[in-house]
Amino acid sequence: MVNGPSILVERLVFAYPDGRQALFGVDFRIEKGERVALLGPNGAGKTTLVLHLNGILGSVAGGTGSGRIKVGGSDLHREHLTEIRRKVGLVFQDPDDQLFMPTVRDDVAFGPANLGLRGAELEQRVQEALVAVGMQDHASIAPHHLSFGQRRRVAVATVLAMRPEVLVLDEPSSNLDPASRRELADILAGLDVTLLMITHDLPYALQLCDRSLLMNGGRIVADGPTRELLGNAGLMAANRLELPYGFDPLSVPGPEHR
Ligand SMILES: Nc1ncnc2c1ncn2[C@@H]1O[C@H](COP(=O)(O)OP(=O)(O)OP(=O)(O)O)[C@@H](O)[C@H]1O
Repeated sequence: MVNGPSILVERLVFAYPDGRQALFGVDFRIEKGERVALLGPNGAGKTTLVLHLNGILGSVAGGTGSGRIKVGGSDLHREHLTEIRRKVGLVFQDPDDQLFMPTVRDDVAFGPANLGLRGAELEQRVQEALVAVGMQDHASIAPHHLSFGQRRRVAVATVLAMRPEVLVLDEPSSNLDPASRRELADILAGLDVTLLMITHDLPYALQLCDRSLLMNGGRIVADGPTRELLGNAGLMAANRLELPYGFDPLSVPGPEHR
């Protein structure tokens, strides 16, 4: 059982090894089960922030930073990294960064097999994750024979197979055709996880996330109901966010009306 918030970030500061500072003191908390969109213009620091949530930047890419991150009740320290990576599932923007095995089944089995699962238990994990994304009939297919939208769903399944508490997605709707975009939204809406989703697709944020964090210049500049943020013309313009022409955020039912 988890006590306290799913994600707690306090005074997070980070500079890349070349000296470029990307985070200037980020603070927020996300409660268990919340669905939160992470918005902001190019270069705002969104990817840098989410890569911290499962320890990728701190441990692999070097750089210097400070602050505190707690995920599912555990402080993010080197000695907890395995546990944290099990709790926070990161779905990268390009599914081909996540799929490298000969079949869909093998890709989805890879993470749980690394955790030591075998036999029927492993197969159950794989099946459960594939069913969650509607790809159970494609288990024996090579990922490169799937469409881009199907590959993205399999990438989500590879992470779900770890049964993460927090699912972090980097631009999940990018490069999807309208039907694939809608299908993925239905899948994401049905998952029982805490969700943090980087997106430039503002209607997608509105559809899936009650709450949004808006980043700019390595800081959180707004945190509130997605509908309010998107309805604030001054805030939107100041942060280079634009809704599709004619789109009225007040006209779309949000996740609370599903
Ligand atoms: N590997 C790196 N080395 C040095 N600086 C980097 C590196 N990756 C990102 N940055 C810089 O860190 C800042 C934040 O970048 P980041 O990719 O986190 O922004 P973002 O909000 O995810 O942008 P986008 O919407 O374009 O994906 C930018 O100034 C970027 O140039």
